[in-house]
Amino acid sequence: MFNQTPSKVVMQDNRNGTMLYPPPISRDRVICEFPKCYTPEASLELKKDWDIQTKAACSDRAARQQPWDRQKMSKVVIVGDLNVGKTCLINRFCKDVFERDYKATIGVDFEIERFEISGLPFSLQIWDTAGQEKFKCIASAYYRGAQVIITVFDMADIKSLDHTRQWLEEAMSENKPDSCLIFLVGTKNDLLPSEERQRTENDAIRIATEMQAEFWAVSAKTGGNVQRFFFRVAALAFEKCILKDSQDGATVGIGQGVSINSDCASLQEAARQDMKRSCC
Ligand SMILES: Nc1nc2c(ncn2[C@@H]2O[C@H](COP(=O)(O)OP(=O)(O)OP(=O)(O)O)[C@@H](O)[C@H]2O)c(=O)[nH]1
Repeated sequence: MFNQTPSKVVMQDNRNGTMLYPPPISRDRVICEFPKCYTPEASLELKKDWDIQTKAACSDRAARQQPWDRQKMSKVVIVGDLNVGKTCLINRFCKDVFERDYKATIGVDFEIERFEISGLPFSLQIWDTAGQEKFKCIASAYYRGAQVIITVFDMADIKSLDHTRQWLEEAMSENKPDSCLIFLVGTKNDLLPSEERQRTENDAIRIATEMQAEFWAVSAKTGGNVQRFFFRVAALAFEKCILKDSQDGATVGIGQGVSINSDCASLQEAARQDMKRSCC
């Protein structure tokens, strides 16, 4: 249930309570150009470059030198039916592995992925929730405070696409309207012949438009579109943080500590406390 790779996150030294610094951000997590959408027919952003405010924040020297515990982080919650491939999607991106055998997620789990976006550090705290009905009440306790909601369906199981509306409704019931970026992701696209894939994508695009979500089709098995998808999530979440800071009246750098619920230290602490409570 509590499955973190220690090298990826900032750790606390238990002996004297001092904070240790995380290792440098890996080269394959550096995002320079604004990532493109999967299809303009169901996209949250059609623009091809960063906002002016983002560019200004990225060139701010002070923001680049923020201590790690004031760096920005967004909470991402992944929901969807059991067996659609949520865990595999996360594992393909975070660990570059693919597990053929199904192991149900019990409750929740999370990973932290660190990025460098146009010179600034930024992290995603990615929550994997259980699709099984019997674990739903545990998982739903973690929907609150999400900046991104990813609703996942299996491209080879059309019923799971129908259920995404319900999943989104439940996740949004714990969050303020319009507070989250929403993505609709079809997994296992390796399983479909191209004609059928196109039909399913058209259905998904229709539903994504209703949900005001951005649509992506991916395969955790082949890795197809997985990195591109998470880069897009990171870029849009990052821009949202920057815009929020400037709307809240902060100076144009990020990491001024105004968005308390999305800075690195407080999110990690909240996650640790939540996990502790659910284990007791
Ligand atoms: N062919 C193919 N199989 C996949 C893909 N992604 C996941 N699977 C398979 O689908 C099954 C379920 O994957 P999981 O990631 O465990 O599903 P989940 O949505 O996390 O399930 P819960 O934890 O019960 O909510 C596993 O047997 C995976 O091997 C994919 O992209 N292609």
